[in-house]
Amino acid sequence: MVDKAKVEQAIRLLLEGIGENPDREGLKDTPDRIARMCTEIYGGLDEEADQHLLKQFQVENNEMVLEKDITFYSMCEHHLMPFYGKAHIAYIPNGKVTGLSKLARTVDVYARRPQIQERLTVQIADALDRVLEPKGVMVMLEAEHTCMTMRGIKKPGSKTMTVITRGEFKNNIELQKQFLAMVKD
Ligand SMILES: Nc1nc2c(ncn2[C@@H]2O[C@H](COP(=O)(O)OP(=O)(O)OP(=O)(O)O)[C@@H](O)[C@H]2O)c(=O)[nH]1
Ligand SMILES: [Zn+2]
Repeated sequence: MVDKAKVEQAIRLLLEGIGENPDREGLKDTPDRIARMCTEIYGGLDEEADQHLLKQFQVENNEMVLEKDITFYSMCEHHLMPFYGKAHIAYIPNGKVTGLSKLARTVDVYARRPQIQERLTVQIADALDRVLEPKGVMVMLEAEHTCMTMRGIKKPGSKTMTVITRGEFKNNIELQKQFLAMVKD
């Protein structure tokens, strides 16, 4: 649960710290705005994806399901700057599938936390594995980290790719190729 009073206090101090006047017209509501924003962008801290993924349907056809180009925004935990991009999620069902929107909800739950991209990728794969008990899972994230593009090393256009494979995807190169071909199309 975000402690709004604490966040407001912190932002006031931050503004003072950078030599600004937190009481000037343009900044006087900023601590409140940021506190409200924090409940949105860090709202995933109070949630797990399980509740969403439990919306399930029985199936007889256990062919791969792929949801691609799921846009996400997260905050890098080292600099508290945004990283954002696309998530691609595939799984091979084992008698049950979840609602399609629930895959995107899963991404949001774990993206709306202070994160590193590697952990975000693992948490998405873990949630699918845990709740759907599928035959296999593959998750790929591609993102731009603003801590690498607008500050520091400043490499605009650079992208970070992370991949996790579980179950049948783990050692099956053909399945992995199929995933990559479908993501590329
Ligand atoms: N592995 C990983 N590293 C990340 C992620 N987001 C940011 N980083 C890196 O975290 C590192 C933090 O490095 P530090 O040396 O502690 O911080 P810094 O002095 O601000 O480093 P620079 O970014 O190189 O200026 C940097 O190399 C970032 O690029 C992420 O999602 N995964
Ligand atoms: Zn960063």
